[in-house]
Amino acid sequence: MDVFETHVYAIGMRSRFRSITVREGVLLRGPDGWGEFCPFEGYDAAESAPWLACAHESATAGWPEPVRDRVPVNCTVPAVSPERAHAIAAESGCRTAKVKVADVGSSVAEDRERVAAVRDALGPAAAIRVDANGAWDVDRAVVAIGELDRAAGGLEYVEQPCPTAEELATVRRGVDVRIAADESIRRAEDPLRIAELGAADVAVLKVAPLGGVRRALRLAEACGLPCVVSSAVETSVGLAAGLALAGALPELDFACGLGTTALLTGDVVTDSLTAVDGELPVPRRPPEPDPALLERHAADAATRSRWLGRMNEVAEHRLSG
Ligand SMILES: O=C(O)CCC(=O)c1ccccc1C(=O)O
Ligand SMILES: [Mg+2]
Repeated sequence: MDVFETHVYAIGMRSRFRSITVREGVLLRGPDGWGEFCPFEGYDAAESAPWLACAHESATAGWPEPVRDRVPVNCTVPAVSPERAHAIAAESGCRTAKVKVADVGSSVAEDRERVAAVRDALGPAAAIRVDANGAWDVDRAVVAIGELDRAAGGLEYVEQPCPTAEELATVRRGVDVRIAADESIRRAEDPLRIAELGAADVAVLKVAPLGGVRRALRLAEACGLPCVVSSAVETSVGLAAGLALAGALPELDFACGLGTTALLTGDVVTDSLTAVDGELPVPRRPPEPDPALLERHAADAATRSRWLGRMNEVAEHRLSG
């Protein structure tokens, strides 16, 4: 395996996002630029292998030609109070918001207040989508989606209301709101099943768990659904790969979930890929980290060795697999 220069980072989140308060990962420098390896906690070597393939594509092969040079993005609203949600949406400059709902220990009533606050912040013309990260069963999903759709004054779509593709298909037949699949693509043995089952109206594509820009483009074509590219809350290095995918998709009907540097307290590049007026540029190459920022966000020795161990395990898994 190629030996790359590696930097392990640890960057705080502005609000707890799902269970995460600090985002960590590895930045690696290859002959063609930089890549980022940052599989979520709990992803084993097999599930992390596509993340490394994505980082390698970025660092050694570059990306296909884009068909657009800007991408509209949503602001991402974590499971925060209505006041915080209002401020995040109002300050984002975005015309689409994605609101996290069904968080552990929170009620549908709190979710209703959060989406209503976001509607108030963005006005009637904005698009509001919610993401339940598979937290509901079918019956609770049908009820919650109806309530949130009313509280929001109309939802653009609901992302992953239930865990399985079969449940998504059932919910989809029982509600008037579009269903988007995220975990059912990102963590599935067969990501095309959602299309075969009629389980979703929209496919959410995260470039790292799908193994890079080229593989994600092939999946988009095979599944035949409208796609939304969303981030894994990477630094601007990893985010650039998501933007390359969004830039290369033949069609892009919805805003993408790539406005996530706003969730982090820092970045490793000086010209951070942070949305302006709800849009991000499509970079031709991964951006170069700034040495002083790499230093500022460098993880401690224990975190560094844990991540390099994780990356080696994936590399060995790929060689033996
Ligand atoms: O789509 C977005 O707006 C941001 C990305 C996002 O929500 C996300 C980020 C990290 C892990 C999971 C998810 C998710 O979509 O569930
Ligand atoms: Mg999601």
